[in-house]
Amino acid sequence: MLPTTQGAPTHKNHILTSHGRPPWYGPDGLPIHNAFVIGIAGGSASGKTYVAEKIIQSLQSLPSILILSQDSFYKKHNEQELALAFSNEYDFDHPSSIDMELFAQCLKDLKEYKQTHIPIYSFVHHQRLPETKYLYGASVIIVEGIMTLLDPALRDLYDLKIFVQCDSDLMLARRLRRDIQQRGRSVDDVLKQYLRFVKPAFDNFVGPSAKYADVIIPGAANTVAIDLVVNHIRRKLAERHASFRSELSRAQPAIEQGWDAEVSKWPGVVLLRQTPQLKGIHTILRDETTSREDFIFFADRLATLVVECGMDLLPYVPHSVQTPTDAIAHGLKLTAHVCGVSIIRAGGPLQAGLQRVLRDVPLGALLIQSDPSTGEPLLLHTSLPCYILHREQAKDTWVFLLDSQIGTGAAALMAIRVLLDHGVQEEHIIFLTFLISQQGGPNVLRKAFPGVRIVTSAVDELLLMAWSDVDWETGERRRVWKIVPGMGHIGDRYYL
Ligand SMILES: Nc1ncnc2c1ncn2[C@@H]1O[C@H](COP(=O)(O)OP(=O)(O)O)[C@@H](O)[C@H]1O
Ligand SMILES: Nc1ccn([C@@H]2O[C@H](COP(=O)(O)O)[C@@H](O)[C@H]2O)c(=O)n1
Repeated sequence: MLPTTQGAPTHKNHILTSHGRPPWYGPDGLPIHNAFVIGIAGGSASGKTYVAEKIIQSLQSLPSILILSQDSFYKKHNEQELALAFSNEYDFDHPSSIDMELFAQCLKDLKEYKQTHIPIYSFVHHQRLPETKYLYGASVIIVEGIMTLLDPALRDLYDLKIFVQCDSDLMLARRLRRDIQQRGRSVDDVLKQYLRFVKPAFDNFVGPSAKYADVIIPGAANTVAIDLVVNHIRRKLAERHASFRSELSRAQPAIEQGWDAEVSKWPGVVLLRQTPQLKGIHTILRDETTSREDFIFFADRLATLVVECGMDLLPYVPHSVQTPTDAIAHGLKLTAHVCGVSIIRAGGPLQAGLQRVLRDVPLGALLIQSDPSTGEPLLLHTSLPCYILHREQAKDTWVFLLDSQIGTGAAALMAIRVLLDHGVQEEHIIFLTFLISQQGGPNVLRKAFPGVRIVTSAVDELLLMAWSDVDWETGERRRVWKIVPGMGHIGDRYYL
């Protein structure tokens, strides 16, 4: 029987705090920087986690931050090693106990803003658990652990290296309390392990790695040192600020590069056939006097038409069936994994349309909203369908990306970047929308991601800048862009 400690956590959490992630790529869709990575080393119970948490608290208003613990990367133990661990004979403080290769690979993925899956380790069971933890999207990553400055591959990934220097008596006292309270150990166990493994490892490996640190922080009374580090991080993050929504709104067709002036004639843009029926629906949706009930009814009809058109872009394979008249009919069958991801809220009407057409389609959502102070998009939440949550499967999956209109293209650019970061192929992304503008967004998207197809029911001529109503919280107005003649704010008209 594996031991348990009532109420005690079996593993450290990978804390992720998020206050919105500003663009990490340029108008061409390519990443402009990597995540900022801070490595924190120091003896066991020196205060590494404490320092990491204080940094997070001080950066509250800044982008999403993740703490990645070295403990997650303890190797999986066989029966013999487990027996040693439970009799307190296993050396968890030797560098060979950590899967440094996996550690560096996961950190590299996260630094490059790709999705990753990290192991979950249990101190109570001395074992890696069968499940893994999906991580994605941190702009700042704090890596902490006794051996985080030892490995050269890891060191190469840090933008800032910190060593927490703490008095050895204080470390032992803290460790005794923690291991008894949280890790299910006895006093004798802790002292035996400390004298046999922890102390020698500190003297031989951990302590000497301080020479790689950019900053040494004391293990107690360290508020001033932490403040200095936080100011440095703030400065570095401020240098990365990207601001280009206005630039996106001005994008015109690259006629000199052979692009037709009319967006609907570009390869990759599929405009629904402008039948009288479709024009009738558009007229009702464009009419400001249309009641909410009618708006919902006709938006739902339009969503079905757009989705049906997008379905033609999926791959089908020949498939023969026997008919009730005993004949063979040669037809087609959809074999691809298909899922839908809506940009909320305005992608909602199209999501309902997708569900009507493809029963049981896995769905996800991206919450992208404008930063009230800068007008730039912020990624506030990602919840992606299971097909995309593993790179191997993501590359074979087709994604319908859903939003009711593409204006500047800022939200669309961010959403596509998220899908690519997860390993979805550009050619497998089909953007379904009611309305695009001739200027702005579609030009940006075609240039940045020529493989992405856009299916739209209408193309309007203008994209105009306007000022929003006064924000009741900040008392300020912000710049907004409107497609003209357009249909107004489709999300508001559908949901409010
Ligand atoms: N500067 C500090 N002031 C007060 N308590 C601290 C300080 N640093 C660490 N501690 C306490 O010491 C214990 C061990 O710290 P922790 O950060 O978990 O160590 P580590 O992550 O290095 O193993 C915790 O209970 C923590 O609250
Ligand atoms: N099954 C395990 C694995 C590791 N340890 C000890 O944890 C220490 C590192 O964690 P800190 O939070 O203190 O940095 C390390 O010194 C190992 O001895 C363990 O006791 N059991």
